[in-house]
Amino acid sequence: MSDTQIVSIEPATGKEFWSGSIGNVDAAIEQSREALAGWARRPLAQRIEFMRRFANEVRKQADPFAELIARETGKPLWEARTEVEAVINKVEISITAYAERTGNKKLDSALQGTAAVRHKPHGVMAVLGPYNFPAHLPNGHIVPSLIAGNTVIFKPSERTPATGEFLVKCFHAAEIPAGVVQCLIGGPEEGKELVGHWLVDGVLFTGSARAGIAINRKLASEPGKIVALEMGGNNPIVVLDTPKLEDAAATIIQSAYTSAGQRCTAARRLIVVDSMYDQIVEAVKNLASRLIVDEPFADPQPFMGPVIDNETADLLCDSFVALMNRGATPLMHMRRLKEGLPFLSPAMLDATDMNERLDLELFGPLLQVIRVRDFDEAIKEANATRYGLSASLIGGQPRDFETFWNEIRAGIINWNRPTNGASSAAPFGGIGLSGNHRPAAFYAADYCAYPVASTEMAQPRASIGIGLSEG
Ligand SMILES: NC(=O)c1ccc[n+]([C@@H]2O[C@H](COP(=O)([O-])OP(=O)(O)OC[C@H]3O[C@@H](n4cnc5c(N)ncnc54)[C@H](O)[C@@H]3O)[C@@H](O)[C@H]2O)c1
Ligand SMILES: O=CCC[C@H](NC(=O)CCC(=O)O)C(=O)O
Repeated sequence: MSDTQIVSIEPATGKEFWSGSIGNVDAAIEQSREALAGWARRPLAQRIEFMRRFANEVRKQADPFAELIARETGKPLWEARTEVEAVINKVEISITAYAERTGNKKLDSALQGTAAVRHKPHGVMAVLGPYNFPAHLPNGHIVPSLIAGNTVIFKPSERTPATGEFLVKCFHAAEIPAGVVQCLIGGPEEGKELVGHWLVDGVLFTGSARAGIAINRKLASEPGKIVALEMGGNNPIVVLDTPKLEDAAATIIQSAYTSAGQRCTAARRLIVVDSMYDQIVEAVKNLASRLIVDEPFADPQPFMGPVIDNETADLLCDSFVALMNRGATPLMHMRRLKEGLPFLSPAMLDATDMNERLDLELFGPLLQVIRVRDFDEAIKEANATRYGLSASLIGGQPRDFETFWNEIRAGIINWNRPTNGASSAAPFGGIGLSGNHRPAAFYAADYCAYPVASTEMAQPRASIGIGLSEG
């Protein structure tokens, strides 16, 4: 990345494969504002029709789109295909969500006229995207914003600009006017400029807690700007008694290592009751040793690819050593698998005896195991985080899950299912450092429009019944 250019590097090869000029924030905002009135005034049915055309464009381009995502992020092609599928599915889900959560309502009341609730768009929305789901997650803000009548400036992650550009081209191929949705190439500086610009009405952010907090701080004196923060997690997966060891291990592996652990919902902490500890750790190790880590287009397809870049791989390896230095015991070492490239082996250490466990999101294939005496201690341990995105319970009885659900502080609480792989048809967000109570997915409709209450009569009809002198 230079002052004027952004370069995208393929994680699996280290080769530069895309470069583009950093966009002009003021010009993008001007274009977005110009397009706003025309877009917002279109009938909802027309905006919906445009979204369906967009879904069709993505469907037509599904193969090259998935290949691009796989190349730019390093995720396996099979997984990139599921991301493209999620982009397409987002359209119908968002149409339903808009009707259900932000639709218009008329409340009849004869004497007072008609009471109505309707929704309006906020205006110009800045969407700031992460690198791990460079199409699906920003799209989860863009589609509901456009349905509601907002215009959008999407700034993809500086590490996945090509995917961002491709996504926006699909909107334009659907004949959505250029000013209605734009791709602004840039890094954190352009992100900051967008956030602070007085002509931006909303900031829809998906990324790290560090950047989310900076955005929140910057907007402290602008209460009128809508801000949705979808941030990271330090997610627990708790294991109680279960006879299904292999299934439990597979669920743990999926939770911790899918996308090379680069999911906000990835399990970071495996909390196991004493009676299950040896069997579970052994089963996870056995299965993990068979996971294929390879480049996205390899045959057979890998379970996971590299992490996003060498800097991230170095940071994760250093974190592994730092945890050992603070008292953690390695159970599976984190290894660099290919010289000079960010391929990492799935890693696991036992953090039970650490003096102080660090409440950080380590965004990669690194799982920390904590041995506990019983369920009470497991719940206490699971809640020992400032984050609160997702949590899973493996094993136990229905009453255990009821207790887990009641006690755990998180936005997603699962039973015998992975911590990740959340549904777009449900709300998706967390508490604490994971979010600001504006969940995305089905509930994205809520932050894309604001409600307006009206009481209405065709003619004025009023009388002052009290406090008038004779006249
Ligand atoms: N909760 C969710 O829905 C969700 C989903 C995916 C990823 N994530 C989180 O995202 C992180 C990984 O993504 P990342 O490394 O790309 O995140 P990041 O925070 O580094 O960057 C996200 C976006 O914000 C921009 N940005 C960075 N600093 C900014 C600032 N101060 N002001 C304005 N914009 C700024 C970046 O350029 C990028 O476009 C992980 O923490 C992960 O948990 C959360
Ligand atoms: O990396 C973070 C989220 C990954 C993913 N979540 C979703 O896809 C949410 C659904 C949506 O926003 O439509 C997961 O949980 O694995």
